Amino acid sequence: MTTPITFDNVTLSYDRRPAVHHLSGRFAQGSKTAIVGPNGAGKSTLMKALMRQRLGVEGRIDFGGLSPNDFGYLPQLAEIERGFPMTVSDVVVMGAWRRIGAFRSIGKGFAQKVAAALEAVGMSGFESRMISSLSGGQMQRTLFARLIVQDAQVILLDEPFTAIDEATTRDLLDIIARWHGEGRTVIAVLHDIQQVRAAFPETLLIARRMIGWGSTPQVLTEDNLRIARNTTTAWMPDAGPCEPKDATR
Ligand SMILES: Nc1ncnc2c1ncn2[C@@H]1O[C@H](COP(=O)(O)OP(=O)(O)OP(=O)(O)O)[C@@H](O)[C@H]1O
Repeated sequence: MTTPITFDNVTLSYDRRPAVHHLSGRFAQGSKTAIVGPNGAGKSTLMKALMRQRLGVEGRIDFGGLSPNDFGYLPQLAEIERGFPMTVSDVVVMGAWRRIGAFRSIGKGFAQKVAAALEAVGMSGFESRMISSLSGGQMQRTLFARLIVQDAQVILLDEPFTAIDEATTRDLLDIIARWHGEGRTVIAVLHDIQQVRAAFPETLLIARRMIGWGSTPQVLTEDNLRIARNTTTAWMPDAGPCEPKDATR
């Protein structure tokens, strides 16, 4: 069974001010898509829509029968509160709370799963470390371990490699490749165009509206990238609500 996530003329707004206009297209099941665009293009907003967070949504998003529990989400590192008194293990275990329930005990099999996830991201031995003492790269590895434990069908990554060094990026790209190989759908907001060309077969290029969505070589052309740059810089941040007559590209 294939269950794409389909956008049909979707406009996403904050307080009726559109951040993404009239988006139509689909994420095929098992696809590996980069979302690319300049600052303020609407990339994180799109991730929030996929996470069904509170936003104005016009048009239709068809999740193809997937429930919110089928989605795993890695927010931008800067958005994560690191001051909580939590250990690396606590963070990884949280990946499964939806399935095990908040107060049920954690069995031996699950403890093995956590250990295996930490090993996969190179964080064995860090189980008892407080997250406040981790480097940015170690924190990101820990959050990837949480996603491994979460075992979601769709994995959303918002700028997973910002402020992450090359070696860690390589390791985490390997984990993303593994998820893709397992048939999961991976959607990642990325800024490094070379990295997208090397590792992501599909790209959605947005600049408040869709500039291109499809195979990466066809979408990431110099022309499209120039259009994307010019579109967002020309955008009026205090523009009013979007009218239906604007409903084409
Ligand atoms: N909570 C919010 N309330 C109001 N406007 C918002 C909110 N979050 C984002 N916006 C606006 O929506 C637009 C798109 O923002 P978004 O964060 O989706 O862009 P982005 O492509 O992820 O940018 P960046 O690359 O800088 O992270 C911007 O104009 C931003 O100011």
